[in-house]
Amino acid sequence: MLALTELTMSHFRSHLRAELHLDGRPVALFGPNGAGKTNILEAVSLFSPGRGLRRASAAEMTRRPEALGWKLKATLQAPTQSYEVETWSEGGNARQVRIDNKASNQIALGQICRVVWLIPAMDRLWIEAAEGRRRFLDRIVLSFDPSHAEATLAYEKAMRERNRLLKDQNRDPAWYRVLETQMAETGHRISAARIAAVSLLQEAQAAAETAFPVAELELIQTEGAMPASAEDLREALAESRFRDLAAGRTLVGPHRTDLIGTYAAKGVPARDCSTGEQKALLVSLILANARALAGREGAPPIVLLDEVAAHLDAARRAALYDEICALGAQAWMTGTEAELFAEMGGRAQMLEITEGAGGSKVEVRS
Ligand SMILES: Nc1ncnc2c1ncn2[C@@H]1O[C@H](COP(=O)(O)OP(=O)(O)OP(=O)(O)O)[C@@H](O)[C@H]1O
Repeated sequence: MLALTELTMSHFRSHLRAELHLDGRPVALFGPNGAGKTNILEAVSLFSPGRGLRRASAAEMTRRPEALGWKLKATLQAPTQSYEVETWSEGGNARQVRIDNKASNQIALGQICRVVWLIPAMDRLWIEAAEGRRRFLDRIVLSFDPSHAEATLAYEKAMRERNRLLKDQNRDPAWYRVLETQMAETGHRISAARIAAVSLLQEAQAAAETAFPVAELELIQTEGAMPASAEDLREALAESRFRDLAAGRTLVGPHRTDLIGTYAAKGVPARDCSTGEQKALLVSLILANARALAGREGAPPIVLLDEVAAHLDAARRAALYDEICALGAQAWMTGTEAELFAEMGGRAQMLEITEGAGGSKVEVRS
């Protein structure tokens, strides 16, 4: 099992101070709009590497008007042991991590705690720009390999520097070579990790009995093909210099990859599916991500489902709950009404979130 069993939030968004005692069951958070439900999911997402599910800065998450900084503390029950994990930010500075009272870092956190999520901001994932789909996929890759973040940061840094040379119309090959070698190494790692993640998702979807439609996935380049090795990528970057000088930016590499989804049974591209079908395809991928992780890590990840219940019909909702329970995942789900979780019966811990004078309030309902 992988679950938070205690969660304390201090000065985190609308929560002045909240202590949640969790028993390992899925958690259903219900209450009116703006009560602070998503803020709790965001807090849980910060027990994995990165900026959390809203991609907010550390400063944005500090409770206003005090703006002193925030702190989250949790007991993490992992398959073989439990950890005391703390993460916080002071004065708007980058967030810190402490594991079992020792200073630590986000990659170490990613190794002990895996968190995956589905949020309303992803609803237009299949329709909007490729960047969102790359980010979605990279988040999945990161759940398999926390060091993926290092590769993407290093690649982006080198690319930014190369783009600056291109904009300045610098034509000296010596300046480009070092950057292109770095981009080739990290870019190839990124691309290989994405290919591996896509095949893990495909396998997990194929192996599972699920009520959700299979999303067939394909990685494409918005132009040309992705070079197959680091050396090929290095050569392609060198060859592309003149073209890139004219464009003022780098035109080849994993930043030009797109993730194409298809509703397999219908053969319809995800972007042409109905709103509900698009959502169902995303649920399918999140469940596949969770199943693949469960197979590899011995426990499913923590799964955050923000406002998912309200978008599914009753049959799909019941199927989702059954699948989460069969997986044994601590899913954190939000909805405005307790009735949205009726099909969970006693299988979920019900927490009611309300907005009081001093901020959000959390009460255990069952
Ligand atoms: N830094 C902050 N300090 C204080 N309050 C904040 C901060 N950031 C957000 N809030 C407040 O948190 C509330 C939003 O909380 P949240 O998004 O968790 O709501 P929710 O319960 O998920 O609502 P909905 O059902 O509408 O999605 C808003 O009232 C917002 O003003």
